[in-house]
Amino acid sequence: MPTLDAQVQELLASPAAHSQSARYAVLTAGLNLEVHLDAGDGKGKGLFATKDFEQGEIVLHEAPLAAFQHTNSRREAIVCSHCFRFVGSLEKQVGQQVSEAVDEAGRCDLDAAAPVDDSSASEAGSHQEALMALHDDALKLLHGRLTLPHTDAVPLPAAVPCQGGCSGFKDCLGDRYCSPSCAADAWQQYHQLLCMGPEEEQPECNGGSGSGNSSSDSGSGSQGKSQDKAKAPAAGSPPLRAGTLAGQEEKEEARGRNQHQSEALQEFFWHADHTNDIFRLAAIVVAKVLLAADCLLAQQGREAGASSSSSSGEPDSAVCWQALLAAWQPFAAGHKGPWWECTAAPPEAAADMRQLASDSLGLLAAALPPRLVSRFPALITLPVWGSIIGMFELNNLSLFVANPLQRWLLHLDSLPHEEQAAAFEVAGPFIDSLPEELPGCEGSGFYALHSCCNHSCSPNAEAFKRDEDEDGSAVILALRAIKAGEEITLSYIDEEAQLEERQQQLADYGFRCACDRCTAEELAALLQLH
Ligand SMILES: C[S@@+](CC[C@H](N)C(=O)[O-])C[C@H]1O[C@@H](n2cnc3c(N)ncnc32)[C@H](O)[C@@H]1O
Repeated sequence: MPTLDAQVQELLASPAAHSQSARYAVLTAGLNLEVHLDAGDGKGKGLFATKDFEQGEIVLHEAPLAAFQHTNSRREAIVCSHCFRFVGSLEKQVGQQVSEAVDEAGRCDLDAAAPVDDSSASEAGSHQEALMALHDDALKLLHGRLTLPHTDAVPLPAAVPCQGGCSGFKDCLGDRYCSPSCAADAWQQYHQLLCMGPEEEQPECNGGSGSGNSSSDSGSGSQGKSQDKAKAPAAGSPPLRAGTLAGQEEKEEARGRNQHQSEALQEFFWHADHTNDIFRLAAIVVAKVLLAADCLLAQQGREAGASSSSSSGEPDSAVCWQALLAAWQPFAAGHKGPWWECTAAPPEAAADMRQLASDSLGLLAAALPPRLVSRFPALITLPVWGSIIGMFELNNLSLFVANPLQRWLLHLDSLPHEEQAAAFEVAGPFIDSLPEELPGCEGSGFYALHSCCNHSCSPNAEAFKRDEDEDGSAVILALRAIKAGEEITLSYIDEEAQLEERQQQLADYGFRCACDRCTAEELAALLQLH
């Protein structure tokens, strides 16, 4: 049985070539793609076409291994917390947008100390008044007591509540789903360890107020980067009310948690939302691996009777370790180094990042069931936690799902004049108060095959969402004809940028690009010098 250190080293080691090949063969089966473990030029592995693709053809359509919606986006886009499809009704989505705008107008009202000229002051004042007048109707929309015309043109699945009850937590900050199967999958795979439960059971907390940053990925629709690499830990911690509400302990116990763990979970989320919400995604990975390992143990226990258990009835630690190794496999090939080492961060920032990660892990560890922590201790260590976050830094894709209100507005525009006028009579004030750019669901995800795509400054493919792509899956389209045997490449950065700027941006991914375009431009620059 390896020591804890040896276990950590094994989790962080690159999986053996034969096991990687076997795993990628399963993942690419039937896809006209294959993963080469050595794509050449020191790039590591890469994704290759096994058939000719035409320009505009879909090369890959892939669901995430782990993904999340940024905290700020949760206030603006009500989506399934598992597959990120918009849920509820268009009325709910409008109600959410309008009530956010009303809240914002209220905040501006309070802040209105800055002197402004008379005309802009009165214009802003009348806009605010118009918004305030919609306050009650926005609530009616949110609670299904008011309908809008032609919303049946864009039907949305009804929201299925979280079985742990967190759908009622801080309004839009709890989780809800588009179907019973998404709700059940999320619960079984990770959410049972991360569920906050109903709001009324929670100790009071100023966390989750939405004021936290979202470490959004690059909006390029390609490789994403956490923007908040090393924000200082937020001053103080969330104020917690010590009081225990009637029946709370029993309910927490049903979720396998005590009051202390519940508070720790709350603090973990608060810390993530005020520093770098990518920690939320890392927690999903940890929860997934813990639950998968535990499930394997249970299965083995059933098959082997009690023979692999110690006298306490606990499974043998060697058996637990093997289960952890197996459960870690989906993520084993994705990570390349700890977060604070795998980017081009200067040493002081790297030290801050390490401390931030350590604080975050401490809070998460206190929130997890001790039974799981003691069965699988190697997973709950700083090197592994740092590697999971580093994996996102280098591999993640920005997750985006367009707001369905856009389709409703297009539908209204397409109506015959009289019908349109009648619709605007009712819906006009709401439509006028919608933001010019309707916010989609924004998040970040780790995708097993997409994360094998290497960068090129003149890529042959791009991550792109079509109108019909209504969930958080990654979609990769051919930018030009791609021949069988060619590597699928994406641009991780703005490829319009000049050579030096491109290279600077790519330094964050830990490499200097030597694609044909960079090589040609470097040569041209050299020739100009001489
Ligand atoms: C999303 S991963 C791509 C898959 C990666 N090759 C692997 O083995 O997992 C991004 C990493 O691949 C490597 N990479 C991607 N494009 C590259 C390029 N054009 N030149 C050198 N290395 C590259 C870098 O190490 C980068 O951090």
